[in-house]
Amino acid sequence: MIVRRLDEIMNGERDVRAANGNWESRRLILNDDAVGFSLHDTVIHAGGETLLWYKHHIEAVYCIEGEGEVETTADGKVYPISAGTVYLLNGNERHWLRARTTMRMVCVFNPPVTGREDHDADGAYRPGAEYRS
Ligand SMILES: CC(=O)NCC[C@H](N)C(=O)O
Repeated sequence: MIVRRLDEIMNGERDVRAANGNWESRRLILNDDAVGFSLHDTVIHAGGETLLWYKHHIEAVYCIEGEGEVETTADGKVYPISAGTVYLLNGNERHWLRARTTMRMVCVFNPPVTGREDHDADGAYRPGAEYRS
């Protein structure tokens, strides 16, 4: 069994701040834990708007604090987000994420993120080298 605490992760290697300043991702479980997913406690800063397109990952995002919206670019649909909302990008949807207030999100990635990934110009993370047992 692995046990970690958020307060041990903060400000260390597993605490990743986006180059654009829009979010901070505290990576609780990563690829090298070899369980097939990664688990992040992510803070999206108020007022931020980010274009994301996880071409190589499925992401589930569960909001536990704050308010904002997600817009899928293919159809322009806008979905409000508040504490208790989960959205699942099960179709690699390109989307805008907007934070009206600071939002705290629990994010799960499959395949797992490997370390300190930040988004590329398209809003994706690189495919990575998933641990295989
Ligand atoms: C919700 C979302 O995708 N935010 C960007 C950061 C990402 N969730 C991460 O934790 O790496």
